[in-house]
Amino acid sequence: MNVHGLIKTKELWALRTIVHIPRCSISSKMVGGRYLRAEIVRKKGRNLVSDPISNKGLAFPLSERDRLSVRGLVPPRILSIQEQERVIMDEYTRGWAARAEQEPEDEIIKSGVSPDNIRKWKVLQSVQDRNETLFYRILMDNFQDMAPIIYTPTVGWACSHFSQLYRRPRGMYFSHGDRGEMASMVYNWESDEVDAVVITDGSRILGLGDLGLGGLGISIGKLDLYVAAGGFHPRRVLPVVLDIGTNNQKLLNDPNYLGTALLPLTCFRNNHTSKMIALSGLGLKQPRIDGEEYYAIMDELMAAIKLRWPRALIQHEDFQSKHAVNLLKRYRSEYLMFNDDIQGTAATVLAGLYGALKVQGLPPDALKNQKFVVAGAGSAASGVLLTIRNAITRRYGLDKREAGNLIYIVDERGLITKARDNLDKMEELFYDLKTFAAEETNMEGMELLEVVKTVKPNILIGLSGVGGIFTDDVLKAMNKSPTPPIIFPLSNPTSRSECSAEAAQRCTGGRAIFASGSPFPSVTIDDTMIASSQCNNRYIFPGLALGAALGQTGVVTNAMINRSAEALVELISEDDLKRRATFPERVDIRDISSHLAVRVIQQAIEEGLKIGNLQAKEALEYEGEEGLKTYIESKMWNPEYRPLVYLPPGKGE
Ligand SMILES: NC(=O)C1=CN([C@@H]2O[C@H](COP(=O)(O)OP(=O)(O)OC[C@H]3O[C@@H](n4cnc5c(N)ncnc54)[C@H](O)[C@@H]3O)[C@@H](O)[C@H]2O)C=CC1
Ligand SMILES: CC(=O)C(=O)O
Ligand SMILES: [Mg+2]
Repeated sequence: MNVHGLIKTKELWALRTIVHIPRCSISSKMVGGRYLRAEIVRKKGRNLVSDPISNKGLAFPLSERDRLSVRGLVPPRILSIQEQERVIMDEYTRGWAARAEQEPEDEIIKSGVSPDNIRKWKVLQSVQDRNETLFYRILMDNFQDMAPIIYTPTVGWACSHFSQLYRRPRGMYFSHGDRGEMASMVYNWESDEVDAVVITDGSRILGLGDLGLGGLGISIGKLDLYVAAGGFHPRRVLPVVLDIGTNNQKLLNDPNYLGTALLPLTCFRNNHTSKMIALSGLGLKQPRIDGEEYYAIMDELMAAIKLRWPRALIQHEDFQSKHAVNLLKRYRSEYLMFNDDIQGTAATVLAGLYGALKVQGLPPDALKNQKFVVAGAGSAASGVLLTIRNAITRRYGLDKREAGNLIYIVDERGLITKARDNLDKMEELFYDLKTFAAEETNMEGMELLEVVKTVKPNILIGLSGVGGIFTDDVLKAMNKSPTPPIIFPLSNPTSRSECSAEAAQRCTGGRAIFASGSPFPSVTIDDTMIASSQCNNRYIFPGLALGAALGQTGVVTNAMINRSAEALVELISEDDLKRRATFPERVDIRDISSHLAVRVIQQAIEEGLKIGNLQAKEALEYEGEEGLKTYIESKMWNPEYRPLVYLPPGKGE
């Protein structure tokens, strides 16, 4: 050692001799005034982060994240070991993570997620981390019981507490600081075959708003259903979050929040090498990136995914409306993609409405005789209302204006009429809103209760993200409908539901045909049990995605989405109708998906789309619907243990 405590070159050579380290692998790093000898690792990527001896968690510097193929596999924030120690000691001494998960308990209960749900979520999470086959076996065998745990409402809680709950890597993280690197980062994901990717930017998670990086939880939850219900292989699905900052002040203030968008490269572009230095240590919690820069980042991410996995279907999930609508327009004709909140929800609601008509013994064309009041004018409502209007105009003979006149939309400023002052601006989020705006300009801004009293709708739909706005008074006003009132509070999670099933039935004397976004128990009135259906896009996206991905339909068209809605209605049984269920509740989730997938592929062929999977096309051509269904089912992954055989790398691949 010299006077500064540095190892001299001669001593390095001596060290190398003693431990027989190959010459090329020696490197050193100065820490606290001395050099550390590098440790040789023979693992990269996921294998490395899963190895407790070599794993550094969030402390991998950017240079190592790149060198060792870890970039994107862990949250982009970079912590020093001192910071990691602080987080753990904080938890050790004061239990911040446990506290944040449990407190305030009344908040948790209010959110519709009980402490017991949280306990169950943790049990399932730990099984999923250890053994995915077992996890999916259990999930499929207990789907009705466990869907509310791995999906809404509990998944909303998991997203809100993502940073506290984070233990092991799952999925991929892309951030602003990754610009220019995404096409290489995707290779850090070990699977060469990916069939489905769910991407969110965390900006509108369920009705909980901006949860930043925690949004990854919703991509994971949706893909759990891709596997359990859609039969996708768990190794061939990829959950993704795009972390480009957050506008959620609580997260920005939280020292333990894992999200970060690394500093913009442009700050460091003064020379080539400074880029790496700057990025390796500087995490920055910052507001969301917006405007053209945002779209450039999304373009890069979408292209990177397609370049590595050209056959993958991409689902956009929980993007705030101002981007959701634009992104769908931007990519829908170039990518095999759809937006679940706009298109998946629209198909689900249309199916639920047909189901509700069926419960009353009415045919589908009775849709044109209904009057609708809808609370919410965001991306979900826009998809739903455009789809309903299309169905009425294209199939049941009304023109656009007549169909539009059946629909009344209320937002936080009240009824939207043609006198609304910012309709142009609102159309950025809600395509063609002007034509939906009510012609009764004297009713502009009228509050929901008055609208229901005045319009006397038979159908009330909530897509507002605001819990409880279908008050008892609103529900009682709905009961004036001569036909059983159709009440669909669709916002998620439970805390954001516009009303509960119990309130809907209590206020309507048990007449309501009810379906909600998050699950509610059935309600018994006068000894009759009335179903509380769940109208959630979970009924559509696994089957729609299965049909599009397996058929390799190139794009996902509106007609394919509408066809999947009709396919869902075909499965409603007499037994469902007797209980006033608007969805096929007793059909196995896999059967729903394979049935929808058949119809989606059929539709794609009828539309003349180029079908990439000729086997699927031939199955339909030569063996009909049943043949296609058998083919689809033969391609679905089943959670069962198979004999495992070891082959060394390079052999038999
Ligand atoms: N059941 C399902 O399958 C689905 C449910 N959703 C739920 O729909 C809700 C909305 O989603 P997005 O449209 O994407 O969100 P968004 O934020 O774009 O839309 C919310 C809309 O509600 C309006 N609003 C706010 N306060 C209101 C009030 N007091 N009364 C009436 N309207 C009010 C807003 O102006 C906005 O137009 C979320 O809670 C989400 O979980 C979304 C997709 C699928
Ligand atoms: C269900 C769903 O996708 C949502 O609430 O956003
Ligand atoms: Mg969603």
